[in-house]
This record gives sequence, structure tokens and C-alpha cells, in this order.
Amino acid sequence: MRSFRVSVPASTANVGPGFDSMGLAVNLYLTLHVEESEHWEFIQHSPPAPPSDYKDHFIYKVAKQIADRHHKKLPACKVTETSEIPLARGLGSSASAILAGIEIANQACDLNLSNEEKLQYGTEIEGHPDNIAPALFGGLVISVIIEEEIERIEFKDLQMDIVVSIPGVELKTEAARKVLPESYSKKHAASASAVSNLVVASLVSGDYALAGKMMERDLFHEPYRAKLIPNYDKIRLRAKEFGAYGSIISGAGPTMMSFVPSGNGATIANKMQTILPDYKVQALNIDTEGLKITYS
Ligand SMILES: Nc1ncnc2c1ncn2[C@@H]1O[C@H](COP(=O)(O)OP(=O)(O)OP(=O)(O)O)[C@@H](O)[C@H]1O
Ligand SMILES: N[C@@H](CCO)C(=O)O
Repeated sequence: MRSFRVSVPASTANVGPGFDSMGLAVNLYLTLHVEESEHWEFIQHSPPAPPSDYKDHFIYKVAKQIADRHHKKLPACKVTETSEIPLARGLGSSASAILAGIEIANQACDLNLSNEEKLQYGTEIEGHPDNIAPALFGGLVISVIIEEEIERIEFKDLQMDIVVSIPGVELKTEAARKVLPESYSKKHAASASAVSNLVVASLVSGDYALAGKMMERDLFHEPYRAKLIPNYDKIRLRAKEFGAYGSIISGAGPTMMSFVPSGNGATIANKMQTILPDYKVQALNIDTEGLKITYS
């Protein structure tokens, strides 16, 4: 096996009303250096701390599952991991880790997986494609899984900067999904998908002011999750005052993501940091490349 480095970007899911179907890759990365070894070893330069038994490592479990699926033996690897993606904050850390695990199996077992297969496997493990697809392909990806078949479309030329306001607390996706209703009335669903259609159309036609306005009108998840998100109303209000197009819950939260005019990210991030002193506020850009592999 050739040693390799895999980097996978963070991603934000939903982008307002694109619940479980729309996601955007951003320039924070999970990076793994992988080399063949006598025994399995995970060297972690960022959280989470590795479990005492490598067999319990989330990334190992994914790699093993994929190797088993192809009836291959997974050779032992030394994996050195560094991540800029905060855990359980709504920035797709689990999707990035899943794709990294798939890529270890792909390289170590010579599976020659296509991107479509990686998307399929990742989606099956994560449960929905909205983080996996942009983390794999980069950019804004809109996708759907129907009877195990995934359809998607990618957009790579959005001209916006991003400001993330990351609180010090975690919110597990599982907990944030529990507060959502089981069903919506016909009237509610029609309005919610109308809002979603407008977000997509305005984003791809470059009407970012309308996109920001409609993102804040989500009816699928934000109204139910708002109570779980610290400073939800304050962040939406103040980001707008500072010049943002709009702010959304990133993925399942608790991070809030503001979309801002191109070139204004750093200025608006500085202003947000002053009103959120306990947060990590960062100006980010859209990643357009997705998962990358380099050989050493
Ligand atoms: N690099 C990693 N190594 C091992 N486990 C990881 C890694 N990244 C994420 N995980 C696992 O995924 C969990 C977080 O997944 P969760 O779906 O709750 O949040 P998220 O993916 O960060 O956010 P969201 O899905 O809302 O974007 C972590 O608590 C950890 O168990
Ligand atoms: N679409 C998912 C993203 C988090 O995995 C949710 O909002 O629950």
C-alpha cells in the first residue's frame, strides 16, 4: 500500500430549508496521514481522544465495514489525524470522518471505488447525503436519496463569504432531530418547500440578498430547533445589522452560519466576535474541491 494523505472539508447541512438535502463545503479540514504498519495505531493531534482499543475508533469501524463489504482484509495502518473541524457543532465532523474511513478502505484494500460508490456508502452510514455530498465533491450540493438511488447537482461558483459563530457547547445531531415533528400538514409542507425552492433559485442566480432572506424563513427545522441554539435570535439580528445576507443553524447546530457579501467575511467576523466573546467566530470560504488524496 502506498502511504497517502486524505483531506476532507467540513460542511454545513440544510442551508436553511434544504433539510437533509442541501449542503455546502467550507474550508476547515480533517486531514489523515495513512501508512501501512505492523499493527493499527491512531495518533490524534486533535479531539476526539482515541479509544484504548483501535477497534472502537469511529474511522476504523467505517473502514472495516467497507472492507468487509468487499470481502477484503483491511491491512494494519498507522493513522495520524489532525482536524480543524469542531465535533458535534453542526459542521459535518461525522461526515468527514466517515469519508476518511471509506478512503482508508479504498486505498488499503485497492477497491478502486468511484465517487458515486463513496457517496452511496457514506450516505448509508450517515443516513442522509447533505453533508457527505459536499464534503466529497466540494461546493454547494443538492441531493436526494430515493429507494437507495442518489441524485445530485453541484454548484461551485457562489460568490459569498461565510462567518461561523461556534459556541463552546456540543449538540449531538441525534438530540437535535428528536425535537422535530414527525409530520407536517399539506399547507405547512407546501410553504416550506416553496421557501426552499426560492433559496435554491436565488443562490444559483446570484440573488444573495433574497437567498439570505428566504434562508431565515425555513419552516422545516429551524423553528423547532431555535430553542436549543444559544443566542439564536441575537445572532440573526446582529449579523444582519453588520451586513450579512442572512444566518442559519449550521447542520443540526449549535453553530450559526452567516452568509455575507464577498470580501466582508473578516470584518463581519470581527464584529460578531465582539458581541459573542465566549464563541469562536471565524471567517470561512466555500471549499470547491471536496475530498483530496495525495500520495507520499
Ligand atoms: N475525526 C473523528 N474521529 C472520530 N470520531 C469522530 C470524528 N469526527 C466526528 N466523530 C464522531 O461524530 C460525532 C459528531 O457527530 P454529529 O453528527 O453529532 O455532529 P457533526 O457531524 O459534527 O454535526 P452535523 O452532523 O450537525 O453537521 C462525534 O461526537 C464523534 O463521535
Ligand atoms: N440534515 C441533518 C444534518 C445533521 O446531520 C439535520 O439537520 O439533522
